[in-house]
Amino acid sequence: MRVLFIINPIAGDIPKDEFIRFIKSEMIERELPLYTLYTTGEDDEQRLLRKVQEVKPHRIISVGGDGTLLLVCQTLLHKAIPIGIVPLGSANGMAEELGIPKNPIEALSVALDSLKKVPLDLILFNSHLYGMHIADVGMNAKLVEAYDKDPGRGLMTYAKYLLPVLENAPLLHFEILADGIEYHRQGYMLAIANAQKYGTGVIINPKGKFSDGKFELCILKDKSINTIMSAGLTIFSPELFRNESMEVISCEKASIKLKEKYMFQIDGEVIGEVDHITAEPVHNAIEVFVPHLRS
Ligand SMILES: Nc1ncnc2c1ncn2[C@@H]1O[C@H](COP(=O)(O)OP(=O)(O)OP(=O)(O)O)[C@@H](O)[C@H]1O
Repeated sequence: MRVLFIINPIAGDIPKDEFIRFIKSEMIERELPLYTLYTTGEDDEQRLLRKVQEVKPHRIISVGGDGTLLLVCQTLLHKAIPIGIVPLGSANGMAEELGIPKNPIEALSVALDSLKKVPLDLILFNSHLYGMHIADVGMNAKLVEAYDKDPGRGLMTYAKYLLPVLENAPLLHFEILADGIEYHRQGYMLAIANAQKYGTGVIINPKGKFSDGKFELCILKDKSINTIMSAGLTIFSPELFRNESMEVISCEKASIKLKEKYMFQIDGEVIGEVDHITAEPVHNAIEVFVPHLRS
């Protein structure tokens, strides 16, 4: 079996040398050749495509956060190469969603040895951008942008921006066309969710399933601190979804127009300001390995 590891050396601000030595020893133990590609943040999709053509792997293992996994997923779209996940980023929402162990050694064992695969939809935004987990326009995207620009990482950096972003968040007007039905809504944020939880484990969207050919529009209608916490805008909240201020619309296709441009993020990557978003699922786009015992 040929296994290609895609390793993001900076993900999560976590030193990876020791873990890479562990990967090498596991591959030697299994008498398998080791193929690796380290991401650089530049031209990674093309580099990955070339590496896949060269190695022709039977499985690919993403070692990093949601951004690294999304890079792997969109590059492998319809290529029938299943993906394993070692969650070593600062946000690991999809791994959390799929029940992948948080411990990287246990996750590696699932990625290398599991035979159980599940299909995963991706979402195509504005006809050219892929997402796999949760994208949003509004407050959370603004928070992601502020966090992204800060050289600091982790909880304190995140917390630094929470209250200012909250205070200044404008009420946005959304004109939504979802499966042919029009909705006019106002809110502080609109999330487009292929799944239930943010990487924090906080449930934003209890209806979410990641391979049903559908996605959910989740409109946050107030910005009190309780609501924000249960919406997942803080990584220190253990709160679960119990939120009357969130409207959820499940659909297969959507177009969202905003009166003014506002910040948009997909799976933790800042896209920039937009005033129009279209979204459609790419059904069963890829397959990922999950633990055997997962129901
Ligand atoms: N060698 C590298 N140097 C700098 N940036 C990189 C490198 N490799 C990948 N990247 C960037 O890392 C990001 C993806 O990181 P990922 O989401 O996997 O981990 P993360 O710890 O959750 O990231 P972040 O904390 O920045 O959101 C992408 O923006 C990508 O361009």
